[in-house]
Amino acid sequence: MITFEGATKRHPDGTVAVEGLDLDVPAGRITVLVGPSGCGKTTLLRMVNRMVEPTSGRVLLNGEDVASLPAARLRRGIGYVIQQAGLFPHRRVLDNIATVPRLLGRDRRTARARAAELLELVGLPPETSRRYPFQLSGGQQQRVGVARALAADPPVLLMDEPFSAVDPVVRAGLQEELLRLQSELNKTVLFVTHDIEEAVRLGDQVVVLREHGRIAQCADPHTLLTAPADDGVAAFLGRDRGLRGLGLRPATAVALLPVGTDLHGWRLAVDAGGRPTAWEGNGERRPAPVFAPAADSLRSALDAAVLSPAGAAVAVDGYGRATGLATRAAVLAALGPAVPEPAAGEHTVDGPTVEEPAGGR
Ligand SMILES: Nc1ncnc2c1ncn2[C@@H]1O[C@H](COP(=O)(O)OP(=O)(O)OP(=O)(O)O)[C@@H](O)[C@H]1O
Repeated sequence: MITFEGATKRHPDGTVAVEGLDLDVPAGRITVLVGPSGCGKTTLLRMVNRMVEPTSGRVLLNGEDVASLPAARLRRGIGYVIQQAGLFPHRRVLDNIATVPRLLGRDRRTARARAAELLELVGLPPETSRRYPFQLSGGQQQRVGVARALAADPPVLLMDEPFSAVDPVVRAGLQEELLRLQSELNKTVLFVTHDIEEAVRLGDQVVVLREHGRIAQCADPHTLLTAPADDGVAAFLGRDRGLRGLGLRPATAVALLPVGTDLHGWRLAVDAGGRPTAWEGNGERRPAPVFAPAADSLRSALDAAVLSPAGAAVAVDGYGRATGLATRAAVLAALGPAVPEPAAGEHTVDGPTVEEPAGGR
């Protein structure tokens, strides 16, 4: 666990980068710092590994003030990933990753063997190990950067806009990879981004910052999207908050109809293995959009139901076999109790109701 207690950084020129920040970063989870340029995100991150020393306040790592720990020892327990990966240009990929284990005193063979394992862990083919960084794509370089940060098996990982220099498709892949790695490794991750989409995708806890490192809101992504603290946070979150929030909710609770159900003249055709092939009916054959209740979100289920000619998404298991049909109504029902419709006669057509002043007449 990392704790910021009244952390403040004033630069000699009088600039206040961060003022009096109190924050708990829970162990084994991903905490994302997000906010506009210059709000103090990088400063906060670097306070943890003492690349920046607070002018007042302190940062605790598992209850110990980081200022009391020798910087070199502290940094051995903290992986650090930055934008553009920050690899050594003149060293091959494998040696880039093996650098820290070598510094920790491992012999060359052990360090390289560990580096090869890490290369595989971050999803890079073995042949990349002998290349130099300039021979890799931006996304591959970022993967090497993550592998290098993991090389000493540090309990804490600091990530400063690690994926911002790559295109959106590669970026989505890297985000996916980080979530997969985290589900295996359970590191304490402090991740900086200025991209709110990335923040809600990756964070267990999202900290929205304003200038001088002031916290506008600290919450889990679902709470952030559905209950922003104020208009400023809502504006920062942008449009379609409700729909994006559905992307964070699992589709496990959607009630399913049997696969053979006839829906407005449409029936699902499946192959010999039980996998859906098409919707058939009304003299037509149309694609059958699917979702996996165990892995996908309510947003994916709703999307598949909206695209289906039968008005229902096909639920599939891990082998792609159809397990049931989710109508649009069933997906909406899984959102929870609806706000009651106004009863007949309660509709107002000429503007909002004006309440009687209290205590009047
Ligand atoms: N050495 C320095 N001297 C004076 N001011 C500094 C120094 N380093 C950073 N700052 C200022 O401190 C503030 C916070 O900087 P920081 O890099 O932490 O912001 P950030 O939120 O990470 O920004 P970005 O998203 O643009 O990277 C900024 O106003 C910056 O100009």
